[in-house]
Amino acid sequence: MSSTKLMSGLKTIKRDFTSNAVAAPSSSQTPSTNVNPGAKKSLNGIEQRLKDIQDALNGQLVQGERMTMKGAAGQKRSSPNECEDSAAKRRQLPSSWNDAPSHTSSQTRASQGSRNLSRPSTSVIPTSTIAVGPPTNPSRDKPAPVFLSQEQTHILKLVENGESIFYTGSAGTGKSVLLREIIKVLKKKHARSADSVAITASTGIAACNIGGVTIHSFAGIGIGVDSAEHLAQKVRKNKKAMARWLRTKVLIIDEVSMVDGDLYDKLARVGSILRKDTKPFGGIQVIVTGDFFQLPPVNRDPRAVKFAFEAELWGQTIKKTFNLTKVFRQKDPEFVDMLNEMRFGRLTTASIMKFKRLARPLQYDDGVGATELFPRREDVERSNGSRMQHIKAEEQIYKAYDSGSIADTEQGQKVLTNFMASERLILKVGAQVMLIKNIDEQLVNGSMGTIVEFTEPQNFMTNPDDPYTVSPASATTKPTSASASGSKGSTAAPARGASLVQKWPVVEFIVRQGQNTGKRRMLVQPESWKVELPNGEVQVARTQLPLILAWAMSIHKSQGQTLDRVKVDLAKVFEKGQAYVALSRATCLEGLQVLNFDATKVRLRLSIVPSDSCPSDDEVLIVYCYLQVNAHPKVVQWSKTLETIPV
Ligand SMILES: Nc1ncnc2c1ncn2[C@@H]1O[C@H](COP(=O)(O)OP(=O)(O)OP(=O)(O)O)[C@@H](O)[C@H]1O
Repeated sequence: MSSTKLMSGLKTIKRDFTSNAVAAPSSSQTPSTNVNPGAKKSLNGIEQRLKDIQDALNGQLVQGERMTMKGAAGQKRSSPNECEDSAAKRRQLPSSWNDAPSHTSSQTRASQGSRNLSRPSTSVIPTSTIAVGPPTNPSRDKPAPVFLSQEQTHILKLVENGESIFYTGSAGTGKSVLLREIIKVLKKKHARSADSVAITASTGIAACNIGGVTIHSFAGIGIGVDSAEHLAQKVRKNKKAMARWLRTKVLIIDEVSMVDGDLYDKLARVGSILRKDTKPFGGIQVIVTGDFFQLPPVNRDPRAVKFAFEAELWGQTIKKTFNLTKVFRQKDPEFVDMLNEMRFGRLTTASIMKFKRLARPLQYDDGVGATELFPRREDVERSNGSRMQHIKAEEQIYKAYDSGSIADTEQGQKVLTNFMASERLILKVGAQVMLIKNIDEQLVNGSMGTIVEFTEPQNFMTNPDDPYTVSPASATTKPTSASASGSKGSTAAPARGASLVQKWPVVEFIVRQGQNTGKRRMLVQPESWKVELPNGEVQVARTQLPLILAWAMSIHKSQGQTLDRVKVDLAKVFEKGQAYVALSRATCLEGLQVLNFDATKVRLRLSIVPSDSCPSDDEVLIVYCYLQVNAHPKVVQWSKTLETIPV
């Protein structure tokens, strides 16, 4: 079976787990890519969705009880204290984690709200500018259930059993998918004390992706330069941070490749001191994940870098380390091999030739082109901006609704820049967009499409020949709820007194239908993203349409994405790990265009690497990627010790 070839390529030590093997789902349980008429089967969901839209529309006029932070638009709307007070009552889990314990929905909040005095201009917003309302926690169709692989299931079971583990895997091996399941399972297991599970990551953007906070923020250690003893003293003075350390039973750390080894040791010691338990982290179960072949810890001298796996207390904390080997993102073994060679910094002449052949333009006839990945945000903005300028159509501007308990507005703004959803989203009919939330089996984070119209929900017509159109307005029942302002809402029109014409974009997405692709239309409405502390306090949240312009995207934001059509100009790629991250977003060679693949150039750039650490081989052209691509020799060496789970 070809799947056995789709491996990450790491040399591995095999262990026999048959004695305690977990009953993993058979391959036949793997989710089918066939069309599933998910939209048709949930009229109730559709009705609810329509009601949510109504609430969101009304919520723009009636949001007095919400706390807000200074938005990019520059309006400061409430005091920090107000923020903290209300935030504590607003525990909310990511809407995609539907199995999480129930919580106060923002929809309820909207209906409890009083008139928002802080946004008097709402009723005179031009028709082309729409301020997105507060979170509505829509009950859309559930995303497809994930059937974990045997490897993933095995790790999940160990986590459930309370083991401290580290797992890794090359790009596309399902680390993030597994982490989401781990979080879901742990939240269920510790449902009685929700703040027992601390979800953290080394960087803000990674923390946002999993709905957690940075490890620094969790630990309350500032930048963590002092000794562990001093840091522990500091934490003791911070009641909230102290409580977090004491209450946490499981600590999740994502993107650990960027956690410095010394910092890891300090965290482990701080935990021991505060919890009065000599075990690292004071005995907290630790779940660590990441890919050491991707971005390393920030260090002025890259040769002096100390990885987390080199930390003194790593071995004492992490009892089991695993390497996921089944690559899900790419199905083509040839492409998987090429990427692995790149990951290890050893490209064969054959692979170099193959990469060079990818310079040709991509062929497509559905109007959706490749997304070009750039290292710099300015390039992304320029590229998307010029494509937008060429479209002669009216602009629709959607302004995000931001909120959260964080008192430091500057810090809040910094966190908000890590969200995929932008503060101000400008769209036009004809714009190429990407969905940034999972909606159902077909419409997932990364789905590409084109805007075909802007319409009010009640005017969005389902194509009767297309049973898969996602249409909240196709429900025959009108919403029955009272609007938040007290007036009865019999249609999805704005509340009384509003002169708004609320239009949302209709996007024609390209979707997979078995081996083929098809099209599916969706009326896209606001969704929410948030960063929350283990006690459920939402530090920062944003409600916006789950769309971004997608002719171009930054490599930074593309991390974690799966894209069917990708264009990368390697002449513009200049930072560590970027080439591998960018190229490994593509699902197949047919959908990947690579310009300026010049191995010689890469080698020249690497001339600062000491010659004795550069391997050579007559048969193989070695492109040693110490600084510019990925593979640090220490990581290559260490990766050989990882365990795989026999499948
Ligand atoms: N068990 C699974 N069954 C089917 N598809 C899966 C499974 N696990 C992951 N995938 C799919 O594989 C793709 C890559 O998954 P994911 O993003 O979790 O990988 P990753 O290892 O985190 O990648 P990267 O390091 O590049 O961000 C996604 O499209 C995801 O839906």
